[in-house]
Amino acid sequence: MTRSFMVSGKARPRGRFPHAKRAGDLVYVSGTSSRRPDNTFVGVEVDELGTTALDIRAQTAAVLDNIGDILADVGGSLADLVQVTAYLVNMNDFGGYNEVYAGYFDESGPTRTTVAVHQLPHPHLLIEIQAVAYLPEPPTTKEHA
Ligand SMILES: N/C(=C\C=C\C(=O)O)C(=O)O
Repeated sequence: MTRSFMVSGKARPRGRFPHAKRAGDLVYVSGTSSRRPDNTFVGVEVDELGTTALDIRAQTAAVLDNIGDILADVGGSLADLVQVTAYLVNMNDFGGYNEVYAGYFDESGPTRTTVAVHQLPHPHLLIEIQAVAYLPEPPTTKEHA
């Protein structure tokens, strides 16, 4: 049996898909960005001239925090992650991303794959992460006759 999760208080998915989906003991988290519930982004500053400053460190932290919030709604946390795929638009951001990532996980954390992609769903996004958590379902209690 599967179960989909739409998490209140988080940015709404920009399409018809859930924040997360449980399939047995695994919980799959949809690709997540640094987007806030009001559709602004952490790690993005635009001045009055339109000059845009994008911060990979701030975006990475916000993405991981957003995934942590989604997992909390399903009854888990970042500590339950077993696999992470990170999508960067520029591998020059790898250092900053990797540095922040190391503040969240060490070698006992999830397996990880990092790739560069041509674009993400908004031009201000530098990073999006998709993840899988191992969260065993609590045993169902059976009533005895
Ligand atoms: N996961 C997708 C987009 C996520 C965007 C966001 O969190 O801001 C998708 O379109 O598949």
